[in-house]
Amino acid sequence: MGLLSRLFGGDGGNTGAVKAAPGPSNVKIHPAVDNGIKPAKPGFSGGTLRCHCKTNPVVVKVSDQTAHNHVCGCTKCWKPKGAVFSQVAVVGRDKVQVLENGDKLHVIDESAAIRRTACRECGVHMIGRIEDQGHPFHGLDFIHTELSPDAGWSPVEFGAFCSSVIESGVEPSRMPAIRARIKELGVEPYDCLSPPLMDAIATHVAKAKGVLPA
Ligand SMILES: N[C@@H](CCC(=O)N[C@@H](CS)C(=O)NCC(=O)O)C(=O)O
Ligand SMILES: [Zn+2]
Repeated sequence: MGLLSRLFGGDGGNTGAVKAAPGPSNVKIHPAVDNGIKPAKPGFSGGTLRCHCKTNPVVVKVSDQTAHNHVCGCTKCWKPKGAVFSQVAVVGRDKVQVLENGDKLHVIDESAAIRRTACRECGVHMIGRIEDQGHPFHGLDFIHTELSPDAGWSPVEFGAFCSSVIESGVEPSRMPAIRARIKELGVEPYDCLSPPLMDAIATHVAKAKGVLPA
């Protein structure tokens, strides 16, 4: 993924090493990871996303592998019913195309950095787009690969905004077990984004301020 490599270096995290098998813990994080994190399929180059409407679903074509897939505990990211975390990844915005029923999409919060578009009927978020050209992640769309019937998307690589699940009503005393479960799945729990993404944001800010060469 050219854009991601330029922004963050490396392969965008697409190699998808097999994660540790889940242990006995019964803490639920998200249905896509609760039975173990599945690796990417080598050469996987995208698929389609569908909202939950039984008739006339919104269909979005994604013509690339995703990167930086993660579970996010923030209150803003869409979660399937009953899930404590969202599962969300990024892909270049030029690789994302609404194929069907785009008239059902609406931006849920125009003021957010990530302009999340949801289906008006089922409420599922389809594309989170950064419109601010000065934003460190401009050029990337946020998508939920669980909306795709295709297998092989890049695997969850970390847990983000873990402490934020408390803002959705999770009892704070559950946090050690939640973090332990994320570690047991083979990835690190963070209370913001992963260190590489936080470094990418800080680098962008430093270049914009001129304290690092552009
Ligand atoms: N504690 C806040 C955190 C929200 C937050 O900062 N979310 C992150 C991760 S998705 C973000 O980048 N938000 C930007 C946005 O929503 O536009 C919450 O749970 O609502
Ligand atoms: Zn989030």
